Amino acid sequence: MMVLTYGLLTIIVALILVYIWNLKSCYDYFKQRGLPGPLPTFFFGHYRILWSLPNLSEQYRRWTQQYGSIYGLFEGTRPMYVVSDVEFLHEVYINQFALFNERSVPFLMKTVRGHQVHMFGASGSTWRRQRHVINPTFSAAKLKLMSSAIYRCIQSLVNKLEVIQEKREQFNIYELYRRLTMDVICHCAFGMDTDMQNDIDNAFLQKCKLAVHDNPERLPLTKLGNLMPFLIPVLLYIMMGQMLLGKLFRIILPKRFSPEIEGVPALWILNQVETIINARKQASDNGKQHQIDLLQLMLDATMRNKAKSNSIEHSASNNTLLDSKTLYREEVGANILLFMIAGYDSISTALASCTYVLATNSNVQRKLQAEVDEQEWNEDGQLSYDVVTNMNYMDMFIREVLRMYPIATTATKRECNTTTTICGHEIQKGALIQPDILSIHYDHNLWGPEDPYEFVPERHYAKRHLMAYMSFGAGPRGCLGIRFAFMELKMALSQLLRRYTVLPGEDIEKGFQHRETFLIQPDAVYIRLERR
Ligand code: HEM
Repeated sequence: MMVLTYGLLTIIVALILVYIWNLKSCYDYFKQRGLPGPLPTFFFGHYRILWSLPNLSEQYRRWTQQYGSIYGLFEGTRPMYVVSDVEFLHEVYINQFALFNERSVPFLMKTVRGHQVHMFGASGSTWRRQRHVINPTFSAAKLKLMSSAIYRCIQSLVNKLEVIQEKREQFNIYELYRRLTMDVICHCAFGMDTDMQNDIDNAFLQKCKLAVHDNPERLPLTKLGNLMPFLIPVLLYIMMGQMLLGKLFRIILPKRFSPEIEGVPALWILNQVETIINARKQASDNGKQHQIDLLQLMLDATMRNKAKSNSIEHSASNNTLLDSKTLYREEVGANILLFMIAGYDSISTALASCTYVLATNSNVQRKLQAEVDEQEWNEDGQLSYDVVTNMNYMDMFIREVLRMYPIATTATKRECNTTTTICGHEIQKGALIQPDILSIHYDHNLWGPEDPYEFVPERHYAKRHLMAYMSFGAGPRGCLGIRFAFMELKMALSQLLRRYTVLPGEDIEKGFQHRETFLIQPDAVYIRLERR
């Protein structure tokens, strides 16, 4: 018995020693390559500091000032290159895209996402197929068809502003922008006739607000899975157990006792989308045509290509289907959820930053108003899609706002799928590349001769390095919604500037403090409006 106990103890101690030795040797990765970086702590690497920061991107920028344009961090044991060298990034995002075509998602998510994957999280042939099928959904012709729905939503914002402006007090316009962008995405994604400006308790708005704050990277189970990948099978069971328990409680407890067990907001949205898809299918079986929206365009792609099964499992096990131009039912739902979150949070944040700049930069505002005034407005007070897309100064204005206040910097992280060499650096399979976008966007060599800390839209006239501007990512995996975003931003800003001059509120600087969860967002944008 004693022998057995000692034997067991020896094995456990040996395993722990191997684990510790393995951890220590992981941390030599950058040292062996002669790359600098802050010292990692045992077990956590740099996770502890990365998790505790209110604004991660700002810290990357500070470290770049200290360690240079390529330095190393560890996400747990995974090496991560933080890079502001644009030649290096050009190799990663363009020349060697095939080796870096995956976005980095946490280990745990990689294991559980199988059934309902959207384009943002998809990898390999699944991503290629989805991107190929969904790309035409965002073509100029399709966006043109959606522009009148967007205009209706903006009109509702304008009506609200009319009332607020009368009070002549400062107000936080960011909150109204959130309602606008939710209205727009509900109209454009699945033709819902919402009015979020007046229906502020709308369930979609509330759930989306919660969903965007659920950063999966910050979930305790994800963190543990990242730190100890060998625990993932166990963590997976725990996660499934949690979800089952949640479901059980929702069934057995009356709603008033269990409002907080409503479930994960993203799952709630997915269920709603599923109901809408079923209704659409029924309508189309009965020969009814539906209006053009993102959901219908994706469903059409699904139908057109005759998906052979309702299940994604089927596609995963059937390689011949993976190459076809098909979207599967679960993928349609997952992508609609993605568009809702992307369309809601990123565009409202961009509008908020634009408005901050308008309020604090009267020269730029005057130039924009002049451009807005000289356009050909139709008698309904609308600008056509073509007119909107050709507003050059507005275009440069938005680009400059997003250069100075980029929103989704960590979304651009890439994972290396095959060991390779970039600009003389050997990058091992599994290593991560995180561009330091703030350092790039404020680099005098890339953005001069004007001071990059000054707001100068005209600097976008000049041709810059392809990697100098990364607000929408770069390369074949860059943002799919960029045209949609520009259309909505320009339509909303022209309506605002046609009627009003934006003035700063007393608390404008206090409110414009940035925090980063998944996106970098200000707390508030306090302004006043003066009728023109
Ligand atoms: C101002 C608004 C927006 C900003 C700043 C923004 C920014 C970004 C960024 C930085 C990425 C990562 C790109 C990369 O890794 O290279 C991304 C990806 C993506 N965005 Fe956007 N986005 C915006 C609006 C939208 C909208 C409105 C939609 C759709 C309705 C959208 C859909 C997507 C999708 C589907 C991807 C993943 C593309 C892929 O993996 O192939 N985005 N976005």
